[in-house]
Amino acid sequence: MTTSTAASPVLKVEGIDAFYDSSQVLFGLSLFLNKGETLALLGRNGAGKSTTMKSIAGIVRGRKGSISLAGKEIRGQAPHQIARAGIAFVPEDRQIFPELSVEDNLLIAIKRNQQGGSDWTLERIYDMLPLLKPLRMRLGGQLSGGEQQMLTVGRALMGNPSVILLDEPSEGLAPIMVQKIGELIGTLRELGTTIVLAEQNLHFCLGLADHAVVIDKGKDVFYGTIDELSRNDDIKQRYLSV
Ligand SMILES: Nc1ncnc2c1ncn2[C@@H]1O[C@H](COP(=O)(O)OP(=O)(O)OP(=O)(O)O)[C@@H](O)[C@H]1O
Repeated sequence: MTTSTAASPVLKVEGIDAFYDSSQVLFGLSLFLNKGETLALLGRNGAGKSTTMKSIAGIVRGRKGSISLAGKEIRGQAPHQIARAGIAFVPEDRQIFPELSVEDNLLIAIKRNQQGGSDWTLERIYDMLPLLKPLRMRLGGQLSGGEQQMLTVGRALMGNPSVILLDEPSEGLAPIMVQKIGELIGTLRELGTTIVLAEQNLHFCLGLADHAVVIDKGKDVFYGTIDELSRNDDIKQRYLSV
């Protein structure tokens, strides 16, 4: 990591490792995220983006390093404790409840995460994701991939997280849905939501992210503003598929 950041980032990951059985996939990875900022996590297929997010969310446990949220250490906590502490993870495979309606998928999140009052309501979610409103009684399993992606983001918001981790939200979607997901992230950013956005596609992150971390073979190899990255041909050619 080459650049220092503001004094107290909301999320600070320092020198973590991660293993699947005995195979190591993260090697001393660090990143910083300031409140209200969108951080792009970029890297090729298999670079370690999902593992980084799963490590933050407590799904993959490492042996070293520190992960702190608003100054409190969360590394080693169980996923439900980390979710309760304010981190929402939207996985690549979406994981909505296929047998529940859109509305119940949303309501279940508020029940599970509500800690005395909630800023996000069904009404606000439907205002921001108007596409979901006419589908509110449809079963989750009957939605298209893009609709499911909208639903997972809505569900994450219902827990009023302080940080949202979005794992390749545009993956496998039709261009029109990719555009809608981009607009949604733009709106969330304007609302001051703090986001980590894992992506293979730098182009998708331009105009959406403030800073970027590039990961290669489980290590952070670049940290800077998204504009600095877009001008850095060497890093782009070496580590990104552009
Ligand atoms: N459950 C698992 N068991 C074993 N190895 C895994 C597992 N999940 C990921 N890996 C390996 O860990 C490395 C990092 O994978 P990861 O999914 O974090 O990368 P990624 O950057 O998110 O890639 P993608 O864009 O393909 O999702 C890869 O070598 C991958 O094969």
